[in-house]
Amino acid sequence: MEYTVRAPIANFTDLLLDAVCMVDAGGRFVYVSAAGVNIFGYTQQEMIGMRVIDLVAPADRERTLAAAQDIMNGHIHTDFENRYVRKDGSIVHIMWSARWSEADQLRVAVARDVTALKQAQAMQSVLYAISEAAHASDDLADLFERSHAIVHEFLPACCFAVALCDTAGQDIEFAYLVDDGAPCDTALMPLLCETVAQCAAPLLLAPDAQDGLPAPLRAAAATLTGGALAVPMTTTDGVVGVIALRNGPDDAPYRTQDRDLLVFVADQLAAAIGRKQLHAQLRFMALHDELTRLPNRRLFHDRLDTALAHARRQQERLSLLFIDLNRFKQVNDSFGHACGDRLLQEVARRVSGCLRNSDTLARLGGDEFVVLLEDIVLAADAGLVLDKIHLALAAPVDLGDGHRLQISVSVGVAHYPEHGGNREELIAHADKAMYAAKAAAALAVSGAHQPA
Ligand SMILES: Nc1nc2c(ncn2[C@@H]2O[C@H](COP(=O)(O)OP(=O)(O)OP(=O)(O)O)[C@@H](O)[C@H]2O)c(=O)[nH]1
Repeated sequence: MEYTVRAPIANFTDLLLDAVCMVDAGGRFVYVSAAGVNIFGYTQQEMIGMRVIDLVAPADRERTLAAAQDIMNGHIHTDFENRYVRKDGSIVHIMWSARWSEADQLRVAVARDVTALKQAQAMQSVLYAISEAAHASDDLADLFERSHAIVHEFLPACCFAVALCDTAGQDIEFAYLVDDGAPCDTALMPLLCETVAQCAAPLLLAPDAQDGLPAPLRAAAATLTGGALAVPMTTTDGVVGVIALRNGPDDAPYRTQDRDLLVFVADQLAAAIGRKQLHAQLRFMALHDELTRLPNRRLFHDRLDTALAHARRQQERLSLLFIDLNRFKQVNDSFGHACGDRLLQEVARRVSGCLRNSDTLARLGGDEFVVLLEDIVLAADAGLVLDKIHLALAAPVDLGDGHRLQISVSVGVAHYPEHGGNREELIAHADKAMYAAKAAAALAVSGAHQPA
């Protein structure tokens, strides 16, 4: 059977932005209006006689054949969607409105290109999924992994990396890195992230667009077979990290929309990192002394309870050293509060230097410090630590403003299990011993002032 379309109708249909298609009972195009050239990428002449199904994306073929049959059975479809492979290999999303013309023995259909709409919807769902993940995830490692999976749906990447900057914003370290791509210079991703962290702006690299890059990055980027895209993660404290992607030579090049998407992802991750840092900061402040940054009374009690439980289970020993500065009030009164603060910081620094990592030095308040010694074999071992502390504090302290001061401390010692089986008993014993030592020291000083 021969079909002819009269010129006035063709003129009219060629003005439509949607493509009008006519397909015979055997599934071959017999007519395609001018818009079909843009939509399918073939000329009108090329399409005539082609089997429609051959242009349909393989994954959509089965349901397309079923829909075609349904139309030929007399049902009208007005919102059927499927994907076609254009002549250049790209995918086009099409929404169809179609019916069967019994008189003409033709499927008459109008094809609308909804690719841009589909991409916008996909982008929207990526944005939604990322913001949901950023708010739901408690753990940054988990958030980075989920972000990778979400972004991967939309942006092809053989390499996905999240680098975090140190607090000074100088060094970067990869907190998440998955690289399944073709080998390239191993320095590329670190250099890319460093550059983006320093300039605090997104960077899009393509094999033929590397002008203006710093020389080391340009050299590393010369090994790039596809594209690379990196954007900074910024909080109110500045750049806290960088997200970087790299794709292969067969992937579509990264576009500005891809960069905008990654900027949104980076903002969400930066907010999550900021929240995490604030949480860690608040937790640190709740458990540490602001002046010396040592554990405070609350954290000390917690550590002592844990250490006692362990010592009881393992039948081990532990010791407490209560340290109180002598006549500290006079330092404040004579040299000012700022000098007093510096003295407390210096005492904290010197005593810390006498201890092992497993020991705890805490500031209980004012001029009172306490040392918790774990892994003590003999009570005499605590005496050795105490000697080191006395020695460390014996050198005069430079308080600035030309003030140098010789200080002394009074120390009370309590051993587990001899002096108590629980926290309260041990603290009470060490406290009492410290006051006894202070009283003895005061007596010695006043004795020294007695005439011989
Ligand atoms: N500079 C400074 N002073 C503090 C701080 N906290 C407490 N103080 C002061 O530390 C002093 C402690 O006074 P006391 O408990 O009488 O101690 P002391 O003068 O060493 O007396 P003795 O222990 O009997 O020798 C008080 O003057 C407090 O105001 C602080 O964070 N910085």
